[in-house]
Amino acid sequence: MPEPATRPARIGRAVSGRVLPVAALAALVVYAVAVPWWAGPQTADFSQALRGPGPAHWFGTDHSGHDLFVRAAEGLRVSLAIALACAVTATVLGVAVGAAAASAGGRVDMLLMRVTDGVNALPHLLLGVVVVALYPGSPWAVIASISLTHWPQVARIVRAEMLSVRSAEYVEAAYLWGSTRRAVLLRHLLPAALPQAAVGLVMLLPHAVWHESTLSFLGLGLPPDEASLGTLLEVARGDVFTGAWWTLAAPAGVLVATTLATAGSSGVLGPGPRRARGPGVRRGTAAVPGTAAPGAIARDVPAAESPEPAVRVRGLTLRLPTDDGRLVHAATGVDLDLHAGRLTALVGESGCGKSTLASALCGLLPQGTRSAGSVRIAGREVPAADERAWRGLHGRVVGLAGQAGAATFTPVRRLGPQLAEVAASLGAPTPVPELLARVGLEGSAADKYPHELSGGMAARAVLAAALAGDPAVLVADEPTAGLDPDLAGQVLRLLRGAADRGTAVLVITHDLQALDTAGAADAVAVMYAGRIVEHGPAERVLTAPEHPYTGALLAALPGRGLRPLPGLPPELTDPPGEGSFAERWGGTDVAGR
Ligand SMILES: Nc1ncnc2c1ncn2[C@@H]1O[C@H](COP(=O)(O)OP(=O)(O)OP(=O)(O)O)[C@@H](O)[C@H]1O
Repeated sequence: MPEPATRPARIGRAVSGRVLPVAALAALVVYAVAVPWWAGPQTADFSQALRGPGPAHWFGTDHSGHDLFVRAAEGLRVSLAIALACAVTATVLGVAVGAAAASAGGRVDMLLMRVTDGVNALPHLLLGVVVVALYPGSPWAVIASISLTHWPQVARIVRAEMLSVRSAEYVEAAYLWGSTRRAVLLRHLLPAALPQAAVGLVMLLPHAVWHESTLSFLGLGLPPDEASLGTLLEVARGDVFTGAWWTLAAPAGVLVATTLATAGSSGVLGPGPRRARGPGVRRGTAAVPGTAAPGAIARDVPAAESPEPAVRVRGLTLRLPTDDGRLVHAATGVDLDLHAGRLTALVGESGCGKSTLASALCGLLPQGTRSAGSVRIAGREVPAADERAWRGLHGRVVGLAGQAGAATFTPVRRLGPQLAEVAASLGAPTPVPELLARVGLEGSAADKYPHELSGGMAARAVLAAALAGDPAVLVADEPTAGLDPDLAGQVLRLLRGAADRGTAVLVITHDLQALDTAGAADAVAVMYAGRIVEHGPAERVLTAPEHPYTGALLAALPGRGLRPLPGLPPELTDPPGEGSFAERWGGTDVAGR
């Protein structure tokens, strides 16, 4: 095993790897700015022409007797100024095109990316030569010729970063909790892409220095009186054959040193740690709709005793297409009612379709999902796969507390401001301390970053955000996942509290033990292979199950015999028919054994 590096060795590596390029770049900038200012205007002195490097002239002199230490500094100043202007212009253009493509998507994205590819495919130098030849000696033509051919790299970087962040949990959650597209763009997507764009800018700098130098070297760039490094190289190229190598070496050395220093510095200004990402709230590539004005559907959800439940699902059938052309039968003929003031638990083995059903109740089905049946929310039909129908409902009528925990929040900002934003997006007046208190969190939690939250705190923070808009319906997907029994019980009691305050709560879980212990549920629905096989009052379902599958689930609990379920859950691409659990357990009455 390699020996761990000693402290001085580590410091040495850090200095050479990080500090050195930045220090070298800073020294070059100081050289370019301070030396011409200190030396003042240069006058020709032919008695000093073509003197070699020495104590009087460190870099030697040129044909006119100018000191090359000063001339190279002047050239570097011009080259850096032009390169900076090019890099900034190209970066601004690239960010604009990349951000427009990523946020618009679809045809606009395709069109912008084809244009980007087209510009990228053009021979840059040739195009630069054409533009500069039209306006000889103009620094603006040099800047335009370089900027207009170098933005595609930045556009690609920005687009790729924004597309990847767009599917992060905290961005999904921002949409769910009421943020508009514009707010998501400004608060999440652009801040995530800008560090990458900054790296692109720094990487462009040496490239632009070389481009400008090449144009000037070809005699197409700046006039000799506005010497850039390229101009100096062009003037000096004949001197090599007369033995005056220093007229070429001075600007070439400065050019190479600048390139190395800027390229090294771009590594230091790298993108930094990537944002935490985990499994998505929403799978697939379905575009989450932006949200319309509050109140698109009135909050007149009937009370518990009302005949119209807060959510009424009838005959819901969901088929998810797979990459190999098959269909996953995630839900088949599902009937489910959620009433205000009641907590319903949806239980079943992993992969039986619980989360897909929850997605349907939140308008988050993956793109391409085929759906049939009816979903009524607050008395209004909301087609499960119709994005438009869901606008204005997210966070205000239906709140989702997903399974991602701390990853639901932007990792680089504290919890308090994020909760305040959620409340503001939803038009909710509740202050952050009250949102935290509702879920049993101290006010000090507002000052924590998401990674500083424990699992239990993160689960509560997600609930605080999901409840910020005071939704009529709350869907909590595996809210107790990864929590110890005490914490799981606390979270379930919080959900019970939300139901007691009038919310219709659906808890999706396979933690029957926690559900049983907490006694939080009013009703339990049991799902097997995409079908609800049993649904009834919690007390009855948990003590006297009617369906053998429910019995098998309960018999597998530690306090009820710890008997493993027979066989394996069925593949939903080839699901069994109704009541086919019998095939799996071989006809024995598991509930009674
Ligand atoms: N986007 C998708 N495209 C295709 N199939 C999917 C997609 N999402 C889920 N599935 C499949 O749908 C079925 C149901 O998955 P779902 O996540 O709803 O189950 P679950 O009961 O919630 O499981 P878990 O408890 O593990 O979350 C699984 O077979 C799964 O592989």
